Amino acid sequence: MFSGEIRPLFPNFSLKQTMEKIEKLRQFLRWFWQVAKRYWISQERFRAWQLLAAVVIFIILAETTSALLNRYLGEFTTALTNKELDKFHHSLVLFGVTLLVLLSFLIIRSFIQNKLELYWREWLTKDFLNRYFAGRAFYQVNGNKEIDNPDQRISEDIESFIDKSLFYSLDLGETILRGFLFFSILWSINHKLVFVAILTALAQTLVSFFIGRILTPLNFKNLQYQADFRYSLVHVRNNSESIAFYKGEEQEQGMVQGKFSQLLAVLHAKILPSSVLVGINAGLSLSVVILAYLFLAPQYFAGQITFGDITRSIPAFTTIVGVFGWFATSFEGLTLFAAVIKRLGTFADYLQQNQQSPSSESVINTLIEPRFALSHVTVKTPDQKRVLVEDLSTEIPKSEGILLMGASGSGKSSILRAVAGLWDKGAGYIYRPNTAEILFIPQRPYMVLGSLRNQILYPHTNRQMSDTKLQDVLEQVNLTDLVDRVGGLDVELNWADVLSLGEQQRLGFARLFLHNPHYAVLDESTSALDVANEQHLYHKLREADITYISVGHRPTLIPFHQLIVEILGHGKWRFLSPNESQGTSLVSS
Ligand SMILES: Nc1ncnc2c1ncn2[C@@H]1O[C@H](COP(=O)(O)OP(=O)(O)OP(=O)(O)O)[C@@H](O)[C@H]1O
Repeated sequence: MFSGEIRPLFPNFSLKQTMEKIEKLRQFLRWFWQVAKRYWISQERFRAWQLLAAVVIFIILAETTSALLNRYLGEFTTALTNKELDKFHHSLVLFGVTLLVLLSFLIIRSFIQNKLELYWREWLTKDFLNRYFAGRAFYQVNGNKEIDNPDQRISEDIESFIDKSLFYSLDLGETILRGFLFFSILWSINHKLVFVAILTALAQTLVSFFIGRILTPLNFKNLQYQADFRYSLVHVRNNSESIAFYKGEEQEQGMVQGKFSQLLAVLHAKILPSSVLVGINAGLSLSVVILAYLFLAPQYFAGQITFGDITRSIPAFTTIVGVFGWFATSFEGLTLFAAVIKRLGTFADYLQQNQQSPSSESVINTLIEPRFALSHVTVKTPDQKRVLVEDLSTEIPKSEGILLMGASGSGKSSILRAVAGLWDKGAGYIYRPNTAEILFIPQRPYMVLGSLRNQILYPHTNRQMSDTKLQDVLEQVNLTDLVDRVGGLDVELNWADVLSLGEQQRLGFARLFLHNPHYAVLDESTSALDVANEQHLYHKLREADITYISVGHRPTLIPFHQLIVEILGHGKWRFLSPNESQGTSLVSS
């Protein structure tokens, strides 16, 4: 069952709490402004403002036309009750023509507004994507518990943010304008009715406010649990084979159902307050019509107003109730909007912090030079709780290799993460070329979505290479028959599932030989291969004149490396001579 905090219906008012609420509101406005302003001051701002101005113009046109329609409505009902046929026909024709004009204004306004929404969404999504991929935020964000499901924030929350921003700002403006137009109509017929409309709307607002206190936190949870549920299903799809091997379906189904139950509990908890809110709003708007008749009837019977005035007053009265009750009727939608603003605002804050240079914390400095060297490097985990390697200094001779060995979990891959710039907590200097000149091959090479050609070309999938060249490089890594087997270079398959890990690792080396970089980082990238294949690939690597860092466990790798460092854990390490299989000279602290 949902165990989230539900606030008391009647809050205790205190200055401190009020200040906190004002601060919270300021924070929401700041988030909203931070996300919204980027498009409206961007290079596309001229088109954006022009379209917005057009929408506003058509709103004004539609609203004034609709007030005119109200006038003709009064006229023809009065003519009807007075049995004035000519007048009736005349005002009916005017009513019909005005209605057509109104409809065309509404269609044009909707068209322009939808276009504006799409342009804004296109721009903002690209903007978030740029910042998500810049500074490797997509990788760093995994360590941040507050930013759950960034994918949902980019794919859905942006759409919702734009839709609601336009809807609520324009809707509020439109409501105020309508209020002005209909206020004078109602005021001219019956003053008291204006006050009744305002009081009714205030009552509606109070009720909605108290129910909204329950709904707001539920709407926040709703968005998060919806995303968690979908992600749990994606996770099963991505790991389907491992789950099938472990016969983990029961466990996985339990996990997915657990996420769904969490979502359902929130949705159930929302039903009662939402229904009460809908009921109260509907009840009020229906009963106020009777109230309006009650107030108008004495004037009508005294002959002070016509029947047409009554017909005109009812929509004017309900409009005024709608105007003053705008917050009440929009309350639930606004709480959802607040949830979306918070999700996007915190995400934008995170992306901004990620782009800014690191603070005064001790970090590993990377200097771009055409060599691989470490100088007094200390590597810590991102949470800075553990020192994995301390004060490591070494330089890899050109066209040679260094091998990092050591027990599992000792910190070998973490040194590579520091070299790649993924981790920077620690101290010292790393000298390396630009990452564009280094090819990193992890233990499980990343298989992109797409054709076999794309797999081989990755990460430079736009490069033009002849089929013969691609086949040639596949032969170099002992994958000669792969193209024939899968049915061609342009076949698209789920490569992570259809190729064995050893084949994927050979494909990783095919990428390396194809792009022939000066530098390579190989993280247990031959661990799934037989010794003969491993030796073959390392021979080719040496022939290719590449300077490389390897991580591996097998002693058979030692002859291919000039330098061997054994990582001992807890910050300790030592150099091993390539002639000895197990260590001698202790060099580190
Ligand atoms: N994001 C992280 N935050 C904190 N600690 C982490 C993180 N990622 C890894 N670690 C820890 O850092 C330590 C070193 O991890 P690393 O991946 O470098 O080990 P390794 O020597 O390459 O192991 P293996 O041979 O098993 O691949 C491990 O104890 C691991 O649990």
